[in-house]
Amino acid sequence: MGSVGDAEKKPTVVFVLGGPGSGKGTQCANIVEHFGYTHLSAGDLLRAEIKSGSENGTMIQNMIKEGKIVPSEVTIKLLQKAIQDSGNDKFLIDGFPRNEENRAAFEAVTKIEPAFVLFFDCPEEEMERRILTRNQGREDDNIETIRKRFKVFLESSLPVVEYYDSKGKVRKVDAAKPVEEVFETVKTFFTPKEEKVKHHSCAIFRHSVIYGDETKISDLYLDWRGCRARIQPIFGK
Ligand SMILES: Nc1ncnc2c1ncn2[C@@H]1O[C@H](COP(=O)(O)OP(=O)(O)O)[C@@H](O)[C@H]1O
Ligand SMILES: Nc1ccn([C@@H]2O[C@H](COP(=O)(O)OP(=O)(O)O)[C@@H](O)[C@H]2O)c(=O)n1
Ligand SMILES: [Mg+2]
Repeated sequence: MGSVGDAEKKPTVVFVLGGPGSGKGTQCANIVEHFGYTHLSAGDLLRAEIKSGSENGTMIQNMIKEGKIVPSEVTIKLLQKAIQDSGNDKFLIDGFPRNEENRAAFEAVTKIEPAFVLFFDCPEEEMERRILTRNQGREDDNIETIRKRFKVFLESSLPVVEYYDSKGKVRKVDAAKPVEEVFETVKTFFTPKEEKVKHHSCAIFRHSVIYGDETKISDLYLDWRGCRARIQPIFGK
């Protein structure tokens, strides 16, 4: 199998960013269910790498405990492998790129540009509350590490969001709302635009033609894209 980046057709990638506890993992699960993406959490991949007993395990564990960002080389290799093993062609990459080094290295290695960046905007006090009640047994979900992670988010991760914003790629969501409300907004970014146009602009004309003692009725659909018409017979003979 060719490596990611030199494959004939590049996969669709959506970066999912936001502070720790903003709800990235929660919303990714909803997107997977409704839109058929594969969810790749950089944090989950790094935690699995620690568990696997890899030679990088201790280094990764120490960095996570300190809320620091693991060197891109390690994280990108894990992402590439997960992409290749998935059999899918569309991915939510959650919690990556977390700094400028992550972003530039991913672009250089894979040549993949994200379709867009989904950004969960949430106040720090709400994120803190959520992390402290998350109960996933994570070594970095303690107040001391949380403070460090917030600092890294502000100093290193937000500039990445700003970079993509300057390219018009950021889709920002108010993540402080309840899960279902956040997902209502998220959904709008994954619904193809053409579908939306069709729903709002289609005009239907019912049309009947009398041939002797027979009447044929058709529905004529007109949409904005050049007034192309589709005749759908609904009644014959
Ligand atoms: N919109 C929300 N409102 C309240 N709690 C939420 C919301 N979204 C997620 N949570 C909860 O907050 C915690 C952190 O969510 P998670 O998806 O793990 O965030 P992240 O991946 O951004 O760190 C989890 O316990 C989750 O159930
Ligand atoms: N691109 C990334 C993503 C996560 N990580 C590390 O993994 C930790 C947990 O990331 P995560 O995405 O699972 O955390 P949440 O934002 O979901 O709470 C981060 O604090 C970093 O130490 C990293 O080094 N590089
Ligand atoms: Mg997460």
